[in-house]
Amino acid sequence: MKHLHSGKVRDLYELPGGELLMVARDTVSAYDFVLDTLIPDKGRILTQLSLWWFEQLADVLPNHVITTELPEGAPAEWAGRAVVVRRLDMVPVECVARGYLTGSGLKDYASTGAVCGVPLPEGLVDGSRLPEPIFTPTTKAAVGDHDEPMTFAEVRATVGDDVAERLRGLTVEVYRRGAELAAERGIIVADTKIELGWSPEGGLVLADEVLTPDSSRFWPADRWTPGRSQPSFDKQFVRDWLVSPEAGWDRAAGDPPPPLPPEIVDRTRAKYVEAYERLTGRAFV
Ligand SMILES: Nc1ncnc(-c2cnn(Cc3cccc(F)c3)c2)c1Cl
Repeated sequence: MKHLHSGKVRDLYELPGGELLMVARDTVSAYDFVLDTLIPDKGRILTQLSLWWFEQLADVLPNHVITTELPEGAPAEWAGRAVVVRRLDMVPVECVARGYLTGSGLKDYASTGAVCGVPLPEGLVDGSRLPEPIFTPTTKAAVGDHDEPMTFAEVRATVGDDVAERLRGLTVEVYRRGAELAAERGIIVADTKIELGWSPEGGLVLADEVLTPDSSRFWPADRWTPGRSQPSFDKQFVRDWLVSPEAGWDRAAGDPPPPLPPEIVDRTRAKYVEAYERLTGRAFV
């Protein structure tokens, strides 16, 4: 199969029949670095979680999944973390919805009082819950570049008024469904990024991965404290260890992060298993 693209934690291949193969790796990224240390089963856990969300969202919109059967010629070690998907004509907008204010959205708000041109109430702080989830699209920046926020007018100019409305509606609906279900299970989904593409029949189809801790910010609900940066459900052990004296990492020098100790790897794997089992109600095997 032909290698098309490598992301921080995923790879994309083209199959002889024209379909694509998305492969999730066991890598984790922190502080904008892809760490050398693998988290065993992370790729499988997040792939299975995304497949479960595709099922939950089937009444909202169709998705690009064809099969999880490994195609001819794929290494056996990819089993469970590789998905054959329909090739779509991808919408050139990163479709992001936010229910909470943090990260680049908070920066946008701090300097403009709005996020992607959407005005917000005064006095919001890091981690504040928004009155309603908002659509905060960005450009699809080239590799190594940062996505830029887009106003709704810019989305309209890019894809037309009707499609812009549909992107907003679908993105916020996917977010609401995910955030609602996760909140019942003690996980805050602060924001999420989805990718949409056009099917040959001309409908919008949910692509990529959906509502995973890699495409969304997952926070433990019982630790939510607006006014400071919230702990990540899955990445906090990694982040804290990397900046601890024990790691001896000179981050300011731009050095690559050191390898993670086994205990941090194990605790991080356990958080991915926990997120999967709490959300899906299924045991991870
Ligand atoms: N169904 C589709 N049709 C056309 N294009 C895509 C597509 C292109 N790029 N990406 C992002 C990505 C997904 C995985 C691994 C990566 F390295 C990058 C997704 C998809 Cl999912």
